[in-house]
Amino acid sequence: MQLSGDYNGGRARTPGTVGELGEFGLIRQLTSRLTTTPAVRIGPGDDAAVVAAPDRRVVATTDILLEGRHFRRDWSTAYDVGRKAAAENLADIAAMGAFPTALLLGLVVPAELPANWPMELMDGIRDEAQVASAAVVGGDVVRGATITVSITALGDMRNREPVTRFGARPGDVVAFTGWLGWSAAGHAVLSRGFRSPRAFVEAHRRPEPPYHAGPAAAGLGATAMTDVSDGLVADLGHIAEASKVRIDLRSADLDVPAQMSDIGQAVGVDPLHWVLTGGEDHALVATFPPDAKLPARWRKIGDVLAPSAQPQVTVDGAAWEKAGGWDHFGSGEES
Ligand SMILES: Nc1ncnc2c1ncn2[C@@H]1O[C@H](COP(=O)(O)OP(=O)(O)OP(=O)(O)O)[C@@H](O)[C@H]1O
Ligand SMILES: Cc1ncc(C[n+]2csc(CCOP(=O)(O)O)c2C)c(N)n1
Ligand SMILES: [Mg+2]
Ligand SMILES: [Mg+2]
Ligand SMILES: [Mg+2]
Repeated sequence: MQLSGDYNGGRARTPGTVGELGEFGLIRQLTSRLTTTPAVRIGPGDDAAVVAAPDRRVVATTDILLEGRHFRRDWSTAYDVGRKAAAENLADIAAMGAFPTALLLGLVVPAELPANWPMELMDGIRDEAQVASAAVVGGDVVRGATITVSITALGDMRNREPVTRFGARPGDVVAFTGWLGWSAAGHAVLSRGFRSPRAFVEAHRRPEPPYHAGPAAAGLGATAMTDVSDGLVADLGHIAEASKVRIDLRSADLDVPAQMSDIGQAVGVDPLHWVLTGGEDHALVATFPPDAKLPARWRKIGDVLAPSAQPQVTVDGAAWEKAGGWDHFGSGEES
């Protein structure tokens, strides 16, 4: 896990409020912070951006972050929110086996918001985009009551075939790379008013999806893939449903780090619950043919089976009784 420390973008704080900057002052300030890549032929400032698409197929995805629902300003800095908003979108591009190229930022902010907040947000988005070799190419700003960060990501297949949710076959193995349950453990810590252990809190604030593993898995024959945004059981449920298969996970293959067990004990939660149902780490989980050599840093965690009367995702052969992950309209603590 990376250490974030306090963010210092190396630039003077932008004084005043968003309202004082005005729409076009805000846009000018935001876009002045951006960097570009060779794929960006026309960046922000025109009616639309123009981005190279060598493959001639554009990969496109969008995800929204809402204050209070996805982040809290007393838990995360604007820079953290920017990193996370970019990460969750870039992870969806990687989960198709594609290479991210560009991001667009839709931003809703109240007029009273200190102008520095959207500046640090933009720095976070820009820096996370750079991790994945992408750039911010445009966006929109609107005044509104609740801070809303809506990102659209574009990507390029570079001649690979997309890895969908519907290609898993009985006999395939299930494997993942990245982090599972760390963000959920960090969220549990923050919810109880603590700020440590730092590694888990940082994982919640700034997930580190394994972007490069997506195209690598595609190149090595992955049959289905997704990023874990809602929870492993829930997201594998989408693969099982789309592929018309059953997936059985082996809990003994799901590492629960000792420190996560300690937090679980302290807050009265079985840490395996975080690993199986915690979202927001954006690990990549994929299915591979039985004879495939798993790429480096992927770990086998289960098997693809023929459909049966059993639930579509089981753990050690049995249903996981609790919710498999986050549901925006579900009930209980996952709502
Ligand atoms: N409002 C919508 N209009 C059209 N398609 C939608 C809408 N919401 C979701 N979808 C589509 O439904 C599919 C599943 O969406 P979902 O948001 O669950 O996926 P995800 O982004 O991978 O997960 P998460 O939002 O947890 O990161 C995606 O293909 C998405 O584009
Ligand atoms: C303040 C606060 N409360 C709760 C959570 C937990 N949370 C919110 S959305 C989500 C799943 C992914 O959402 P989506 O499907 O929209 O990508 C999770 C696990 C949080 N991050 N911040
Ligand atoms: Mg989504
Ligand atoms: Mg997503
Ligand atoms: Mg996804």
